[in-house]
Amino acid sequence: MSQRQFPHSCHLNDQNQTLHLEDCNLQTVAETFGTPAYVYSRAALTDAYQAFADTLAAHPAGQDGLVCFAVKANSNLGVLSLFAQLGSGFDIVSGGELARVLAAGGNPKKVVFSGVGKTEEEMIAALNAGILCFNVESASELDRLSTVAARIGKRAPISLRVNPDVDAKTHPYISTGLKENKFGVPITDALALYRHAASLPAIEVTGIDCHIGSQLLDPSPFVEALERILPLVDTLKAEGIHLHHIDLGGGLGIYYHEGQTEPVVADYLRPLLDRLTGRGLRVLLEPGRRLVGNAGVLLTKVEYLKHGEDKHFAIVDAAMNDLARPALYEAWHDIVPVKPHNGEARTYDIVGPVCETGDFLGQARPMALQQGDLLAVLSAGAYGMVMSSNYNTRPRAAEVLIDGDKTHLVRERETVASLYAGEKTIQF
Ligand SMILES: Cc1ncc(COP(=O)(O)O)c(C=O)c1O
Ligand SMILES: N[C@@H](CCCC[NH3+])C(=O)O
Repeated sequence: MSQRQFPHSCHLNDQNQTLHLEDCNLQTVAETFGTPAYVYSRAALTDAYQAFADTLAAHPAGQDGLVCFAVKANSNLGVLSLFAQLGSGFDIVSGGELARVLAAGGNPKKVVFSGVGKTEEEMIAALNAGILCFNVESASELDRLSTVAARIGKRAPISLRVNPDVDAKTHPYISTGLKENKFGVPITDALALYRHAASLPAIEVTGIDCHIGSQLLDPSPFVEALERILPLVDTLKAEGIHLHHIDLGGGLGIYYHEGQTEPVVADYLRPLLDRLTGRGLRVLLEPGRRLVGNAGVLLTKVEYLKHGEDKHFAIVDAAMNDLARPALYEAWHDIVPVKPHNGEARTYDIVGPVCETGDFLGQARPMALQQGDLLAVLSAGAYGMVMSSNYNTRPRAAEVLIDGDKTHLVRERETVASLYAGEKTIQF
Protein backbone atom coordinates (compact mmCIF):
# COMPACT_ATOMS: atom_id res chain seq x y z
CA MET A 1 0.00 0.00 0.00
CA SER A 2 2.73 2.46 0.97
CA GLN A 3 4.31 1.80 -2.44
CA ARG A 4 1.37 3.09 -4.39
CA GLN A 5 1.47 6.37 -6.23
CA PHE A 6 -1.13 8.95 -5.37
CA PRO A 7 -2.21 12.01 -7.30
CA HIS A 8 -0.35 15.25 -6.58
CA SER A 9 -0.11 16.29 -2.94
CA CYS A 10 -1.80 13.10 -1.68
CA HIS A 11 0.28 10.64 0.31
CA LEU A 12 0.21 8.14 3.13
CA ASN A 13 1.81 9.77 6.14
CA ASP A 14 4.84 7.75 7.30
CA GLN A 15 4.08 8.00 11.01
CA ASN A 16 0.42 7.04 11.18
CA GLN A 17 -0.14 5.50 7.71
CA THR A 18 -3.13 7.74 7.15
CA LEU A 19 -3.90 9.43 3.86
CA HIS A 20 -2.92 13.09 3.82
CA LEU A 21 -3.59 15.86 1.35
CA GLU A 22 -0.66 18.23 1.71
CA ASP A 23 -0.12 18.28 5.50
CA CYS A 24 -3.71 17.57 6.45
CA ASN A 25 -4.81 14.21 7.76
CA LEU A 26 -7.93 13.34 5.75
CA GLN A 27 -9.36 11.41 8.72
CA THR A 28 -9.32 14.66 10.71
CA VAL A 29 -10.75 16.59 7.76
CA ALA A 30 -13.66 14.12 7.59
CA GLU A 31 -14.23 14.31 11.35
CA THR A 32 -14.21 18.11 11.22
CA PHE A 33 -16.38 18.70 8.15
CA GLY A 34 -18.34 15.46 7.87
CA THR A 35 -18.79 13.26 4.81
CA PRO A 36 -19.27 13.24 1.92
CA ALA A 37 -16.84 16.09 1.36
CA TYR A 38 -14.81 17.24 -1.60
CA VAL A 39 -11.30 18.24 -0.56
CA TYR A 40 -8.93 20.20 -2.80
CA SER A 41 -5.23 20.97 -2.50
CA ARG A 42 -4.04 24.53 -3.06
CA ALA A 43 -0.53 23.27 -3.91
CA ALA A 44 -1.83 20.83 -6.53
CA LEU A 45 -4.11 23.47 -8.08
CA THR A 46 -1.23 25.93 -8.20
CA ASP A 47 1.25 23.44 -9.68
CA ALA A 48 -1.24 22.41 -12.35
CA TYR A 49 -1.88 26.03 -13.33
CA GLN A 50 1.81 26.91 -13.35
CA ALA A 51 2.64 24.01 -15.68
CA PHE A 52 0.55 25.77 -18.35
CA ALA A 53 1.53 29.33 -17.49
CA ASP A 54 5.26 28.54 -17.30
CA THR A 55 5.27 26.63 -20.60
CA LEU A 56 3.54 29.55 -22.30
CA ALA A 57 5.93 32.08 -20.77
CA ALA A 58 8.99 30.08 -21.81
CA HIS A 59 8.05 29.93 -25.50
CA PRO A 60 8.33 32.86 -27.92
CA ALA A 61 4.83 32.14 -29.25
CA GLY A 62 3.34 31.95 -25.77
CA GLN A 63 4.72 35.06 -24.08
CA ASP A 64 1.46 37.00 -23.96
CA GLY A 65 -0.61 33.81 -23.80
CA LEU A 66 -3.49 33.36 -21.41
CA VAL A 67 -4.74 30.33 -19.52
CA CYS A 68 -8.53 30.52 -19.24
CA PHE A 69 -9.60 27.91 -16.69
CA ALA A 70 -12.75 26.10 -17.90
CA VAL A 71 -15.06 26.89 -15.00
CA LYS A 72 -17.39 24.01 -15.85
CA ALA A 73 -14.81 21.61 -14.40
CA ASN A 74 -14.95 23.14 -10.92
CA SER A 75 -16.79 26.35 -10.09
CA ASN A 76 -16.10 26.54 -6.37
CA LEU A 77 -15.48 30.17 -5.39
CA GLY A 78 -12.39 29.26 -3.37
CA VAL A 79 -10.89 27.46 -6.37
CA LEU A 80 -11.82 30.29 -8.76
CA SER A 81 -10.37 32.95 -6.46
CA LEU A 82 -7.11 31.01 -6.22
CA PHE A 83 -6.85 30.85 -10.01
CA ALA A 84 -7.75 34.55 -10.30
CA GLN A 85 -4.93 35.38 -7.87
CA LEU A 86 -2.52 33.29 -9.94
CA GLY A 87 -3.43 35.44 -12.96
CA SER A 88 -5.70 32.98 -14.70
CA GLY A 89 -8.46 33.90 -17.10
CA PHE A 90 -11.67 31.90 -17.33
CA ASP A 91 -13.67 30.05 -19.96
CA ILE A 92 -17.35 30.27 -19.05
CA VAL A 93 -20.45 28.68 -20.56
CA SER A 94 -23.27 30.45 -18.73
CA GLY A 95 -24.34 33.61 -16.98
CA GLY A 96 -24.08 31.66 -13.74
CA GLU A 97 -20.41 30.92 -14.36
CA LEU A 98 -19.81 34.57 -15.25
CA ALA A 99 -21.37 35.63 -11.94
CA ARG A 100 -19.20 33.16 -10.05
CA VAL A 101 -16.03 34.35 -11.77
CA LEU A 102 -16.83 37.97 -10.95
CA ALA A 103 -17.76 37.07 -7.36
CA ALA A 104 -14.41 35.28 -7.02
CA GLY A 105 -12.49 38.39 -8.17
CA GLY A 106 -11.84 37.20 -11.73
CA ASN A 107 -10.93 39.82 -14.31
CA PRO A 108 -13.69 40.08 -16.98
CA LYS A 109 -11.05 41.17 -19.50
CA LYS A 110 -9.67 37.62 -19.20
CA VAL A 111 -13.00 35.84 -19.74
CA VAL A 112 -14.00 33.95 -22.87
CA PHE A 113 -17.59 32.77 -23.27
CA SER A 114 -18.13 29.38 -24.95
CA GLY A 115 -21.30 27.35 -25.42
CA VAL A 116 -23.85 26.65 -28.13
CA GLY A 117 -26.89 28.15 -26.43
CA LYS A 118 -26.10 31.63 -25.14
CA THR A 119 -29.29 33.50 -24.20
CA GLU A 120 -29.87 37.21 -24.72
CA GLU A 121 -29.65 37.80 -20.97
CA GLU A 122 -26.30 36.02 -20.84
CA MET A 123 -25.00 38.03 -23.78
CA ILE A 124 -26.04 41.30 -22.14
CA ALA A 125 -24.41 40.34 -18.82
CA ALA A 126 -21.17 39.44 -20.60
CA LEU A 127 -21.20 42.59 -22.76
CA ASN A 128 -21.80 44.75 -19.70
CA ALA A 129 -19.00 42.99 -17.84
CA GLY A 130 -16.67 43.69 -20.78
CA ILE A 131 -15.40 40.16 -21.42
CA LEU A 132 -12.44 39.37 -23.67
CA CYS A 133 -14.28 37.31 -26.27
CA PHE A 134 -17.45 35.47 -27.22
CA ASN A 135 -16.64 32.11 -28.78
CA VAL A 136 -19.49 32.06 -31.28
CA GLU A 137 -20.75 28.61 -32.23
CA SER A 138 -23.31 29.24 -35.01
CA ALA A 139 -24.53 31.71 -37.61
CA SER A 140 -27.73 32.33 -35.67
CA GLU A 141 -25.77 33.03 -32.49
CA LEU A 142 -23.66 35.57 -34.40
CA ASP A 143 -26.77 37.37 -35.62
CA ARG A 144 -28.32 37.40 -32.16
CA LEU A 145 -25.12 38.73 -30.60
CA SER A 146 -24.86 41.44 -33.24
CA THR A 147 -28.47 42.53 -32.62
CA VAL A 148 -28.12 42.48 -28.83
CA ALA A 149 -24.81 44.37 -28.83
CA ALA A 150 -26.16 47.04 -31.21
CA ARG A 151 -29.26 47.44 -29.04
CA ILE A 152 -27.23 48.22 -25.91
CA GLY A 153 -24.62 50.29 -27.74
CA LYS A 154 -21.71 47.86 -27.44
CA ARG A 155 -19.37 46.06 -29.81
CA ALA A 156 -18.98 42.36 -29.16
CA PRO A 157 -15.49 40.88 -29.56
CA ILE A 158 -15.80 37.45 -31.16
CA SER A 159 -13.99 34.40 -32.35
CA LEU A 160 -15.69 31.64 -34.27
CA ARG A 161 -15.42 28.20 -32.75
CA VAL A 162 -14.53 26.11 -35.74
CA ASN A 163 -15.12 22.41 -35.76
CA PRO A 164 -12.09 20.91 -37.50
CA ASP A 165 -13.61 17.39 -37.82
CA VAL A 166 -10.79 15.72 -35.92
CA ASP A 167 -11.21 12.52 -33.93
CA ALA A 168 -10.12 13.23 -30.35
CA LYS A 169 -10.11 9.47 -29.59
CA THR A 170 -11.87 9.91 -26.29
CA HIS A 171 -15.23 8.85 -24.80
CA PRO A 172 -17.96 9.62 -27.40
CA TYR A 173 -19.91 11.72 -24.87
CA ILE A 174 -16.95 14.08 -24.39
CA SER A 175 -15.70 14.26 -27.97
CA THR A 176 -16.66 17.61 -29.49
CA GLY A 177 -14.61 18.19 -32.64
CA LEU A 178 -16.25 15.79 -35.09
CA LYS A 179 -18.66 17.06 -37.70
CA GLU A 180 -21.51 15.06 -36.17
CA ASN A 181 -21.05 16.92 -32.85
CA LYS A 182 -23.24 19.93 -32.04
CA PHE A 183 -20.28 22.21 -31.32
CA GLY A 184 -18.81 25.01 -33.39
CA VAL A 185 -19.23 25.86 -37.05
CA PRO A 186 -17.99 23.44 -39.72
CA ILE A 187 -14.56 24.54 -40.88
CA THR A 188 -15.91 24.56 -44.42
CA ASP A 189 -18.49 27.24 -43.49
CA ALA A 190 -16.15 29.35 -41.39
CA LEU A 191 -14.76 31.63 -44.11
CA ALA A 192 -18.20 32.80 -45.24
CA LEU A 193 -19.25 33.37 -41.65
CA TYR A 194 -16.10 35.36 -40.88
CA ARG A 195 -16.80 37.57 -43.91
CA HIS A 196 -20.32 38.13 -42.63
CA ALA A 197 -19.06 38.82 -39.08
CA ALA A 198 -16.53 41.36 -40.38
CA SER A 199 -19.38 43.26 -42.05
CA LEU A 200 -21.42 43.65 -38.85
CA PRO A 201 -20.81 47.00 -37.12
CA ALA A 202 -21.59 45.72 -33.61
CA ILE A 203 -19.19 42.79 -34.01
CA GLU A 204 -15.42 42.96 -33.70
CA VAL A 205 -13.65 39.91 -35.09
CA THR A 206 -10.72 39.21 -32.76
CA GLY A 207 -9.90 35.51 -32.88
CA ILE A 208 -10.47 31.91 -33.78
CA ASP A 209 -11.26 29.07 -31.43
CA CYS A 210 -11.50 25.31 -31.34
CA HIS A 211 -12.03 22.63 -28.72
CA ILE A 212 -12.04 19.03 -29.90
CA GLY A 213 -12.87 17.06 -26.76
CA SER A 214 -11.97 16.17 -23.24
CA GLN A 215 -9.69 13.67 -21.47
CA LEU A 216 -7.25 13.34 -24.39
CA LEU A 217 -4.29 11.22 -23.36
CA ASP A 218 -2.76 11.34 -26.83
CA PRO A 219 -2.05 14.98 -27.75
CA SER A 220 -1.60 14.37 -31.49
CA PRO A 221 -5.23 15.30 -32.38
CA PHE A 222 -4.55 18.81 -31.00
CA VAL A 223 -1.79 19.24 -33.58
CA GLU A 224 -4.01 17.82 -36.31
CA ALA A 225 -6.74 20.31 -35.40
CA LEU A 226 -4.32 23.24 -35.42
CA GLU A 227 -2.96 22.22 -38.80
CA ARG A 228 -6.48 22.24 -40.20
CA ILE A 229 -7.17 25.69 -38.79
CA LEU A 230 -4.00 27.55 -39.76
CA PRO A 231 -4.78 27.65 -43.51
CA LEU A 232 -8.06 29.37 -42.63
CA VAL A 233 -6.16 31.95 -40.56
CA ASP A 234 -3.95 32.60 -43.61
CA THR A 235 -6.92 32.95 -45.94
CA LEU A 236 -8.58 35.39 -43.56
CA LYS A 237 -5.39 37.44 -43.38
CA ALA A 238 -5.18 37.56 -47.17
CA GLU A 239 -8.74 38.95 -47.16
CA GLY A 240 -7.81 41.63 -44.63
CA ILE A 241 -9.44 39.91 -41.63
CA HIS A 242 -6.60 40.00 -39.11
CA LEU A 243 -7.03 37.84 -36.03
CA HIS A 244 -5.44 38.81 -32.71
CA HIS A 245 -5.71 35.50 -30.92
CA ILE A 246 -6.10 31.78 -31.36
CA ASP A 247 -7.88 29.79 -28.65
CA LEU A 248 -6.80 26.15 -28.63
CA GLY A 249 -9.47 25.03 -26.15
CA GLY A 250 -8.93 22.55 -23.35
CA GLY A 251 -9.07 18.79 -23.26
CA LEU A 252 -5.72 17.58 -21.96
CA GLY A 253 -6.30 14.38 -20.00
CA ILE A 254 -5.26 13.25 -16.54
CA TYR A 255 -4.52 9.85 -15.07
CA TYR A 256 -7.37 8.17 -13.26
CA HIS A 257 -5.76 4.75 -12.77
CA GLU A 258 -2.73 4.08 -10.70
CA GLY A 259 0.12 3.47 -13.13
CA GLN A 260 -1.57 5.28 -16.04
CA THR A 261 0.64 7.98 -17.50
CA GLU A 262 -0.65 11.35 -18.49
CA PRO A 263 0.81 13.58 -21.18
CA VAL A 264 3.23 16.21 -19.90
CA VAL A 265 1.85 19.73 -20.33
CA ALA A 266 5.00 21.05 -22.00
CA ASP A 267 5.06 18.11 -24.46
CA TYR A 268 1.48 18.86 -25.45
CA LEU A 269 1.97 22.61 -25.77
CA ARG A 270 5.36 22.92 -27.43
CA PRO A 271 4.41 21.40 -30.81
CA LEU A 272 1.41 23.72 -30.88
CA LEU A 273 3.43 26.79 -29.94
CA ASP A 274 6.15 25.87 -32.45
CA ARG A 275 3.56 25.95 -35.21
CA LEU A 276 2.36 29.36 -34.04
CA THR A 277 5.76 31.01 -33.81
CA GLY A 278 6.05 34.23 -35.80
CA ARG A 279 2.34 34.52 -36.51
CA GLY A 280 1.67 37.31 -34.02
CA LEU A 281 -1.32 35.48 -32.58
CA ARG A 282 -1.95 35.58 -28.84
CA VAL A 283 -2.48 32.03 -27.58
CA LEU A 284 -5.46 31.27 -25.35
CA LEU A 285 -6.00 27.91 -23.66
CA GLU A 286 -9.08 26.56 -21.89
CA PRO A 287 -7.90 23.69 -19.68
CA GLY A 288 -10.42 22.42 -17.16
CA ARG A 289 -9.87 18.87 -15.94
CA ARG A 290 -6.09 19.11 -16.05
CA LEU A 291 -6.05 22.05 -13.60
CA VAL A 292 -8.33 20.54 -10.99
CA GLY A 293 -8.91 16.82 -11.55
CA ASN A 294 -6.00 15.44 -9.58
CA ALA A 295 -6.10 18.26 -7.05
CA GLY A 296 -9.24 16.91 -5.40
CA VAL A 297 -10.59 13.86 -3.60
CA LEU A 298 -14.06 12.92 -2.45
CA LEU A 299 -14.18 11.64 1.12
CA THR A 300 -16.90 9.19 1.97
CA LYS A 301 -17.71 6.90 4.90
CA VAL A 302 -18.64 3.23 4.77
CA GLU A 303 -22.13 3.06 6.25
CA TYR A 304 -22.65 -0.68 5.80
CA LEU A 305 -20.95 -3.76 4.46
CA LYS A 306 -23.33 -6.16 2.76
CA HIS A 307 -22.24 -9.61 1.76
CA GLY A 308 -24.39 -11.09 -1.00
CA GLU A 309 -24.17 -14.50 -2.62
CA ASP A 310 -22.20 -13.25 -5.58
CA LYS A 311 -20.96 -9.90 -4.48
CA HIS A 312 -19.76 -7.87 -1.56
CA PHE A 313 -21.04 -4.32 -1.32
CA ALA A 314 -19.60 -1.41 0.59
CA ILE A 315 -22.47 1.04 0.94
CA VAL A 316 -20.99 4.50 1.39
CA ASP A 317 -22.50 7.89 2.15
CA ALA A 318 -21.54 9.40 -1.24
CA ALA A 319 -23.57 8.49 -4.29
CA MET A 320 -24.09 9.12 -7.97
CA ASN A 321 -25.67 12.44 -7.05
CA ASP A 322 -22.32 13.49 -5.55
CA LEU A 323 -20.06 12.03 -8.24
CA ALA A 324 -21.93 11.23 -11.45
CA ARG A 325 -18.96 10.23 -13.62
CA PRO A 326 -18.93 6.46 -12.87
CA ALA A 327 -22.69 6.12 -13.47
CA LEU A 328 -22.69 8.42 -16.49
CA TYR A 329 -19.58 7.31 -18.39
CA GLU A 330 -18.55 4.17 -16.51
CA ALA A 331 -15.59 6.34 -15.58
CA TRP A 332 -12.95 4.84 -13.32
CA HIS A 333 -11.79 6.57 -10.13
CA ASP A 334 -9.22 4.94 -7.86
CA ILE A 335 -10.73 4.46 -4.39
CA VAL A 336 -8.50 3.96 -1.36
CA PRO A 337 -9.03 3.63 2.39
CA VAL A 338 -7.97 6.73 4.30
CA LYS A 339 -6.50 4.51 7.00
CA PRO A 340 -5.67 1.13 5.49
CA HIS A 341 -5.81 -1.84 7.88
CA ASN A 342 -4.95 -5.48 7.64
CA GLY A 343 -8.35 -7.15 7.83
CA GLU A 344 -9.57 -9.73 5.35
CA ALA A 345 -9.51 -8.27 1.83
CA ARG A 346 -12.64 -8.81 -0.25
CA THR A 347 -13.68 -7.58 -3.64
CA TYR A 348 -16.24 -4.84 -3.13
CA ASP A 349 -18.58 -2.85 -5.27
CA ILE A 350 -18.51 0.62 -3.72
CA VAL A 351 -22.11 1.83 -3.98
CA GLY A 352 -24.15 4.76 -2.74
CA PRO A 353 -27.57 4.94 -1.08
CA VAL A 354 -29.41 6.13 -4.22
CA CYS A 355 -32.15 3.88 -5.54
CA GLU A 356 -30.54 3.08 -8.88
CA THR A 357 -28.51 0.04 -9.86
CA GLY A 358 -26.16 2.43 -11.67
CA ASP A 359 -25.34 4.13 -8.39
CA PHE A 360 -21.78 2.98 -7.95
CA LEU A 361 -18.50 4.81 -7.42
CA GLY A 362 -16.37 1.78 -8.25
CA GLN A 363 -16.85 -1.89 -9.00
CA ALA A 364 -14.82 -4.97 -8.10
CA ARG A 365 -12.34 -3.19 -5.83
CA PRO A 366 -10.28 -5.48 -3.59
CA MET A 367 -9.74 -4.04 -0.10
CA ALA A 368 -10.07 -4.75 3.60
CA LEU A 369 -12.97 -2.78 5.02
CA GLN A 370 -14.92 -2.31 8.22
CA GLN A 371 -18.12 -0.41 8.80
CA GLY A 372 -17.25 3.22 9.58
CA ASP A 373 -14.05 3.25 7.49
CA LEU A 374 -13.32 6.30 5.44
CA LEU A 375 -12.59 6.07 1.74
CA ALA A 376 -11.04 8.62 -0.59
CA VAL A 377 -12.27 8.66 -4.18
CA LEU A 378 -9.25 10.02 -6.04
CA SER A 379 -9.02 12.32 -9.07
CA ALA A 380 -12.37 13.83 -8.14
CA GLY A 381 -11.54 17.53 -8.48
CA ALA A 382 -12.92 17.89 -12.01
CA TYR A 383 -16.54 17.35 -13.05
CA GLY A 384 -17.30 16.17 -9.53
CA MET A 385 -19.11 18.72 -7.37
CA VAL A 386 -20.18 20.71 -10.45
CA MET A 387 -22.15 17.74 -11.78
CA SER A 388 -23.70 16.86 -8.44
CA SER A 389 -27.44 17.03 -7.92
CA ASN A 390 -30.04 16.70 -5.21
CA TYR A 391 -31.39 13.43 -6.57
CA ASN A 392 -33.13 11.42 -3.87
CA THR A 393 -33.36 14.78 -2.03
CA ARG A 394 -29.81 14.42 -0.86
CA PRO A 395 -28.07 17.60 0.34
CA ARG A 396 -24.89 18.29 -1.56
CA ALA A 397 -21.45 17.76 -0.04
CA ALA A 398 -19.20 20.28 1.65
CA GLU A 399 -16.07 21.53 -0.15
CA VAL A 400 -12.82 22.12 1.69
CA LEU A 401 -9.61 23.70 0.42
CA ILE A 402 -6.36 22.53 2.00
CA ASP A 403 -3.37 24.84 2.24
CA GLY A 404 -0.42 23.16 3.93
CA ASP A 405 -1.72 22.21 7.36
CA LYS A 406 -4.67 24.63 7.16
CA THR A 407 -8.21 23.82 6.06
CA HIS A 408 -10.71 26.30 4.63
CA LEU A 409 -14.37 25.39 4.33
CA VAL A 410 -15.08 26.86 0.89
CA ARG A 411 -18.64 25.61 0.62
CA GLU A 412 -20.87 24.46 3.43
CA ARG A 413 -22.79 21.24 3.17
CA GLU A 414 -26.37 21.87 2.12
CA THR A 415 -29.03 21.38 4.75
CA VAL A 416 -32.20 19.40 4.22
CA ALA A 417 -34.22 22.59 4.80
CA SER A 418 -32.28 24.46 2.13
CA LEU A 419 -33.35 21.86 -0.42
CA TYR A 420 -36.93 23.13 -0.52
CA ALA A 421 -36.36 26.79 0.24
CA GLY A 422 -38.32 28.82 -2.31
CA GLU A 423 -40.89 26.08 -2.94
CA LYS A 424 -44.50 26.21 -1.78
CA THR A 425 -47.11 23.71 -0.83
CA ILE A 426 -50.52 24.40 -2.29
CA GLN A 427 -54.05 23.70 -1.02
CA PHE A 428 -56.52 22.66 -3.75
C1 LIG B 1 -15.34 24.80 -25.05
C2 LIG B 1 -14.66 24.02 -23.98
N1 LIG B 1 -13.51 24.49 -23.49
C3 LIG B 1 -12.85 23.84 -22.50
C4 LIG B 1 -13.33 22.65 -21.98
C5 LIG B 1 -12.55 22.00 -20.91
O1 LIG B 1 -12.20 20.73 -21.23
P1 LIG B 1 -11.25 19.89 -20.28
O2 LIG B 1 -11.85 19.88 -18.93
O3 LIG B 1 -11.22 18.57 -20.91
O4 LIG B 1 -9.91 20.57 -20.30
C6 LIG B 1 -14.51 22.11 -22.50
C7 LIG B 1 -15.02 20.80 -22.04
O5 LIG B 1 -14.75 19.80 -22.70
C8 LIG B 1 -15.20 22.82 -23.50
O6 LIG B 1 -16.34 22.36 -24.00
N1 LIG C 1 -18.27 15.85 -17.75
C1 LIG C 1 -17.22 15.20 -18.49
C2 LIG C 1 -16.37 16.18 -19.23
C3 LIG C 1 -17.17 17.09 -20.09
C4 LIG C 1 -16.36 18.03 -20.84
C5 LIG C 1 -17.15 19.25 -21.12
N2 LIG C 1 -17.05 19.74 -22.47
C6 LIG C 1 -16.41 14.32 -17.57
O1 LIG C 1 -16.75 14.23 -16.41
O2 LIG C 1 -15.48 13.69 -17.96
